Amino acid sequence: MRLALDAVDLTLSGRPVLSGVSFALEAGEQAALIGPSGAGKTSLLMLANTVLRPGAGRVTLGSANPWTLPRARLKALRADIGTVYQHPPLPARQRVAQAVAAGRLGRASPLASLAALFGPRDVDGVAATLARVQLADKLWSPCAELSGGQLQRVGVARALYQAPSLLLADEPVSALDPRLAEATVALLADDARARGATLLMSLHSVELARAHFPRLIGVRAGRIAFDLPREAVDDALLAQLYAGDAAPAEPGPDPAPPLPRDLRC
Ligand SMILES: Nc1ncnc2c1ncn2[C@@H]1O[C@H](COP(=O)(O)OP(=O)(O)OP(=O)(O)O)[C@@H](O)[C@H]1O
Repeated sequence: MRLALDAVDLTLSGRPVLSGVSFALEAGEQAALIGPSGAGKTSLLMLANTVLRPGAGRVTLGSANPWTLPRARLKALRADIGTVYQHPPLPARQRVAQAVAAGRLGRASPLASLAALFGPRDVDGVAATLARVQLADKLWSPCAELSGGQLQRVGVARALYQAPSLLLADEPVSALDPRLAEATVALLADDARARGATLLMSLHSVELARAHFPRLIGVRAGRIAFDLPREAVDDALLAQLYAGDAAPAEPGPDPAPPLPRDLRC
């Protein structure tokens, strides 16, 4: 799915968060978003998945402006967009199998959604997806019994199981050790490539971004600082991007507030 932002502004709680943001990813393209903490990366991803609506400018998904679509078409569009959240909004008592199976609920009929409350029908498919993130043994565990890194991988498995045409990932490996972080970013990039899906991922690790993405989009203070092939992103550009901030951190545990209730599964 093509994703384009044209001259997008976003204001939250009366505060300008993004200004004049423009870029496009063609269907099947992959790019990493990098930039200092608070630059606007999460906000930009939430515009792309239609959780947030721009104050000015236009977001285009495929060939549609999501905000002018009738409700049924907007629902179908959203079902084809996957988001991996930094802190997956998973109810503590929900079992991992259900959390992963919920990735496809957006496409399910109301009856099938209701039936899913009693457990996933496609247990084999869910188990196979969990094996891809090395969590096969957690199939029936309640989410409350998982570590932060394991929860992050459940969020990844859910997006893999959904198999969307546009995959957005917001620091999806921030709680993983370096070996798992590397493997998980590679898994998401390989999966998207194999399916011809578009992938936009925010990362604090410039090293991971450079290793896995052909294109890097730098965000600073709510604006696009650069949008370049990885070979063109040199140390001087990175120093400017992160100037005045701590050096870009490598993945590590990072507790943060949960998402609003209406984003929970
Ligand atoms: N609901 C909100 N109301 C007001 N300001 C907000 C709100 N949500 C985010 N912001 C502000 O918007 C700016 C961008 O936040 P955002 O989470 O998009 O940044 P980020 O680049 O993803 O940061 P990080 O790397 O730390 O996750 C920050 O200054 C933040 O304080």
